[in-house]
Amino acid sequence: MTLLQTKDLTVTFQTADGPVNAVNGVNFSIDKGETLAIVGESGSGKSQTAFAIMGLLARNGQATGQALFDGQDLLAMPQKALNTIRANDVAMIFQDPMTSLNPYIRISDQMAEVLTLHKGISKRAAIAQSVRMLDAVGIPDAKARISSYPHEFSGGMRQRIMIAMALLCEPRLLIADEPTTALDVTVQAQIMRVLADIRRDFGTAMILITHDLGIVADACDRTLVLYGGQIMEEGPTDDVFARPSHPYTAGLLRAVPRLDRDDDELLTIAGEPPDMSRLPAGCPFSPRCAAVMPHCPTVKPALESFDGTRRRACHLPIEEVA
Ligand SMILES: Nc1ncnc2c1ncn2[C@@H]1O[C@H](COP(=O)(O)OP(=O)(O)OP(=O)(O)O)[C@@H](O)[C@H]1O
Repeated sequence: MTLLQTKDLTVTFQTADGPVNAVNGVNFSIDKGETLAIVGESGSGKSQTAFAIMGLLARNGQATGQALFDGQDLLAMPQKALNTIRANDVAMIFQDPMTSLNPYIRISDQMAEVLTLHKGISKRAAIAQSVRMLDAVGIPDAKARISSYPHEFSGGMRQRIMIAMALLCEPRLLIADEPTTALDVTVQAQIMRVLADIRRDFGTAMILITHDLGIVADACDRTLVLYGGQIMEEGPTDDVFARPSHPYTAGLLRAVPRLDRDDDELLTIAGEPPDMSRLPAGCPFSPRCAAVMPHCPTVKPALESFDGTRRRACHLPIEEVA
């Protein structure tokens, strides 16, 4: 059932100030048709984890470890084989649709090219399939509007088009990197609904990368919390949200706005995200942790399994304090 599995995934960037350790030994897996959220503050290594899997790291970046897709290591694959998998099996969408859409080319031509190139079908069939996909993501009057240029659509509509384009070749895994961050709240909810529909209708597995825990609760089966490029906690979303085990997860959850609580109670986590070129030898969260113990900065907590379905890396998990 496992579709993707990372083994000891690390990403290091060489910079003039020395190496930046963006991702540090990350192990996770996602099953066919499953939805996994990767959450954490800005700079925690979420995007670089995805870029490493997709072979999209910047030139000064190097990934080690393994990313097994259907058992094949994407990190060790010749470029041509990786291109084939990226064209057919794994797709990625980004925060800003304009990074994927060419402003000078009509949507019809951009979408059709994906299919004529990768599936070898005629342009007429490719356009018909593209219209169907635009329909599926809720573009009104898709048949007429497919001949428009990207700028003729609103931000939310462009994001829908990008999702449609990513799904054209019916990938088995869709990686969505902050897909709603640039949109207002109502449009965010619409895009999340589109992603849920896609999953229901096509059975696509999904990795949702976000700093916004508010959109994760209903959308994802499991949640993985990253900090300093390391997994702090992972488990079924309902369990992680109802009973966070790691103090960092609890802090992230306290910072999510909720209707049933006073805004005064909205607490951000004190302190700054870590400098990824100077991470402590022990727990990366220890400099900001209210429950820090003397050995936390120097001794790295193991990522332990508990409750059968959960994992966490903490010397003093919340449930052991209570
Ligand atoms: N080309 C690069 N050279 C050096 N450091 C880099 C490079 N690209 C990313 N980084 C660093 O890698 C770390 C992880 O970045 P990443 O983009 O994965 O964070 P993120 O959790 O996705 O945050 P955000 O939500 O802000 O994108 C950051 O400290 C970032 O500065």
